[in-house]
Formats: sequence, structure tokens, C-alpha cells
Amino acid sequence: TQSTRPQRLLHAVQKNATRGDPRSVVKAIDNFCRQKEWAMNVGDEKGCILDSVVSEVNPVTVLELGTYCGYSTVRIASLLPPRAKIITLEFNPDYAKIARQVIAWAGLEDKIQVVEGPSGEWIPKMKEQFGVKTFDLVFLDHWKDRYLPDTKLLEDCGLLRKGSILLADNVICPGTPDYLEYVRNSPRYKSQYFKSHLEYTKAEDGLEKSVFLG
Ligand SMILES: Nc1ncc2ncn(CCCCCNC(=O)c3cc(-c4ccc(F)cc4)cc(O)c3O)c2n1
Ligand SMILES: [Mg+2]
Repeated sequence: TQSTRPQRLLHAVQKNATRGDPRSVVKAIDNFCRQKEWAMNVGDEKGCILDSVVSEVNPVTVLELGTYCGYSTVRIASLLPPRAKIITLEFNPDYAKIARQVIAWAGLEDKIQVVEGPSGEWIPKMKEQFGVKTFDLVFLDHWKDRYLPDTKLLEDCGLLRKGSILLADNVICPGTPDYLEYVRNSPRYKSQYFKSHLEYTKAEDGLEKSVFLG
């Protein structure tokens, strides 16, 4: 039977990356996506912006919405301090299965919890299920029309504290207009746009970094 793109991406990692070396896993995926098949990872250009925000925030608890193959999960986790943890939500069980193997190849299983299911159902259960108080950093990279409702859900569930950082991918392409309007006009956020390009292409895209003011 024909393999899927995530399966081919995983094979490229297992063939070209060194077990236990997250940076080589990131490199192998970027090479695969540049040379063989485009895939919707945040990519190397936006990935550098992600790295700088993670390093600046130095988060202890991270939430990622939309795991896909685990590329940004590995990028983030490789920069976290020892006891820090990242919970990553993935709707698609096939993607989650691949992501777990990519994360294992990088040797980052202890820092990462892959949770399967829709964000709208899991966010209200974060405190009781995972003992989370608040998130220091949230990386939004899932369905673009879920960015706004899930941000409001995070607020309503008390999962954001003064200074929590939201970092959103694809605010230009595919675009998240209602989310952008909200975080840029709400008095509860201080927002900043990092102009970049859609992964592995010349099309414009960017990340929006928003600080929750409480
Ligand atoms: N509610 C819920 N809860 C949890 C979840 N987990 C996953 N999902 C569903 C997410 C499905 C994938 C989301 N990502 C994208 O769609 C995406 C697309 C492009 C792109 C594509 C084609 C183009 F021509 C140009 C740009 C580029 C990107 O960087 C993207 O991130 C969930 N949903
Ligand atoms: Mg994305």
C-alpha cells in the first residue's frame, strides 16, 4: 500500500538523522521538505524566530496546538530547561503516531506529552488531567479558525497568567484574520508581528507574538 507523506518524512528522519540529536532531526525534516516534498512544518526560517522566542521566554510549561509530525515540538523541546514540559495536541491519530516516533528519534519523549483529540475538548480538561496551572508559552499551529475560539477558551479556563506568551503560526498564509484582529486590538494583549515566509517557499507569512496582560 502507498505510504503517506508523514510516513515518508519519518523515514527521512530515521535514515538521515542521528538518534538522540534533536538538531539533526530538524535538519533532516527541513532537507526532506526542501528537496523532496513540501510539508506544513513551521520550517527553518520561521523556526529560527520560534527558537528566539522560546529562548527569551524560557518556559516551564508549554502548550502546542497542532503537532503534525512533531517538527516544532522537537524544536521547542530541545531548548527547554531540564524540568520543563510541553503538551502538544494533535487531532489526527495518524499524525500523532508519526510525531511520537519523530520525538522518540530525537530522544525527547521525557519532555513531551502528545495528546490526541480536538483542542476545544482538551483545553478545559488541562488542569484536572495534567495538573497544569497556567501555560508560560502557547504555540498555535492548528486549524486557523480555531486560533481565536481556543485563545478565548484558554482565558476562560484560567490557563493564561500575566506575561503568558501566545505565538501563532500562519497569521498571513493561510491566515487567521479574526485572531489577528483580536490580539492586536484587545487591551488584554500586547502584540508583535514577525514577518517571514511560508515554510520552504517565497510566499509571505509570519508569526504573531502576543503577551497576555492579565
Ligand atoms: N481543533 C484542533 N485541535 C487539535 C488539532 N490538531 C490538529 N488539528 C488540525 C490542524 C490541521 C493542520 C493545521 N495547519 C495548517 O493547516 C497549515 C497549513 C499550511 C498551508 C497549507 C497549504 C498552503 F497552500 C499554504 C499553507 C501551512 C501551515 O504552516 C499550517 O500549519 C487540530 N484541530
Ligand atoms: Mg503552521
